Amino acid sequence: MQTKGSPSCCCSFEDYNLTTEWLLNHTSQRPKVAVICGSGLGLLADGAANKQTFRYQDIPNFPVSTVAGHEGCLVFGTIEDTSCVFMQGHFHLYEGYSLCQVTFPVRIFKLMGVETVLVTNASGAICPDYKVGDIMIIKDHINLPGFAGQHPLFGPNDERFGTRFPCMSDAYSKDLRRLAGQVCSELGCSGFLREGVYCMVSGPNFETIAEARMLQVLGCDSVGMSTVPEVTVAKHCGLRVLGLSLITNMVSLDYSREEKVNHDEVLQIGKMRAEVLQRVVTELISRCSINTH
Ligand SMILES: O=P(O)(O)O[C@@H]1C[C@H](O)[C@@H](CO)O1
Ligand SMILES: Nc1nc2[nH]cnc2c(=O)[nH]1
Repeated sequence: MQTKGSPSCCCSFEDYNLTTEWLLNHTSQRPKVAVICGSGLGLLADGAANKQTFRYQDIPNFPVSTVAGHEGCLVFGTIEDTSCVFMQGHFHLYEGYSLCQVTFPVRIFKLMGVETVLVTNASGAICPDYKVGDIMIIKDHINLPGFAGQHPLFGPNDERFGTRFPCMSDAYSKDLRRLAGQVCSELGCSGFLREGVYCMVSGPNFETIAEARMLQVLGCDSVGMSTVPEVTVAKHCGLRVLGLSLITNMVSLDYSREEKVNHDEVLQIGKMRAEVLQRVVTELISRCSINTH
C-alpha cells in the first residue's frame, strides 16, 4: 500500500484481504456491528465485554492515529449477543491521509462480515438553536470536499465492493434513526437530542465567520472534519449506517462573538457526554440485531 497523500485509491483488493485475513486469524470475534469513535469518544467501547484490543500500528496496512483524543486502537468485544468492533480513533484528510486510507477500515469491516456501521463524531453547531452537549442524529450530509474532487470513490471502481454510481439519498438508515430516537428518549436524552444535516470540511482550521455563514445558507446544522468519507464507502459496499454527532461548540456566525473554539474544548465536551453516549450506543447495539434493514 502507498503511504500518505495519494490522490485516488491507493489500496488494492489484496491489501484489504491481507488485513482482513490478519484480523480473522488474530481474533475469534466475527463482528456484525462496527462503531467508529470520533474525537474524545473512545470510551464508547467501555460498554463491551470480552474485549480484545489491537493497536493500529500492529495491524498490517492500517493507518495510525496522529490526533489527540484518538487512541489508535481497534477493540473487539460483545454487547449482549452481538459481536462488535470499535475504532478508538479514526483518520482525517487533514492528517495527510488519502481518503482511501481514511476509509480503509470500513472495507475491512465489510470483508469481516460487518452489516451495520455506527459512526460518531464531534462537530460545531451552525444551527443557532443547538446547544453545546446536544446529540445530533445525522439525517443527511453535505460532502464539501467531494464537490472539490476529494472523494473516497475516485479512481477505478471495484465492483466487488459496489456500484460505480452509488445512490446516497438514503445514506443514513431511517430505521436506525428511528431506533436511535427511541433509545435516546428512553434513556432520558430527549432534552438534548436533535436530528440534522452534517457538513464535512477538510480542516484542520475551524471556520471563518464568512464560511460559517455560507454553511448556514447551504442548509447545514453542524460542521466537522470527518465521517462523510466513511459513510460514503460504507453505503457503497451495502452497509447500513447510523451517525451520531456530538455538538461540542457553537460555530461563530457573528463578528461580535468573542469565544474562540479549540480542540481541548471539543475533547472536554466529549468527556462530559461520553458516559451517556456510551449507554446510548450500547443499548442501540443490543437492539440492532433484532431490527432489520
Ligand atoms: O474526528 P472528529 O470528526 O470526531 O473530530 C472533530 C474534527 C476534528 O478532528 C476535531 C477538531 O476539534 O474534532
Ligand atoms: N470544522 C469543524 N469541526 C469541528 N469539530 C468540532 N467542532 C468543530 C467545528 O466547529 N468546526
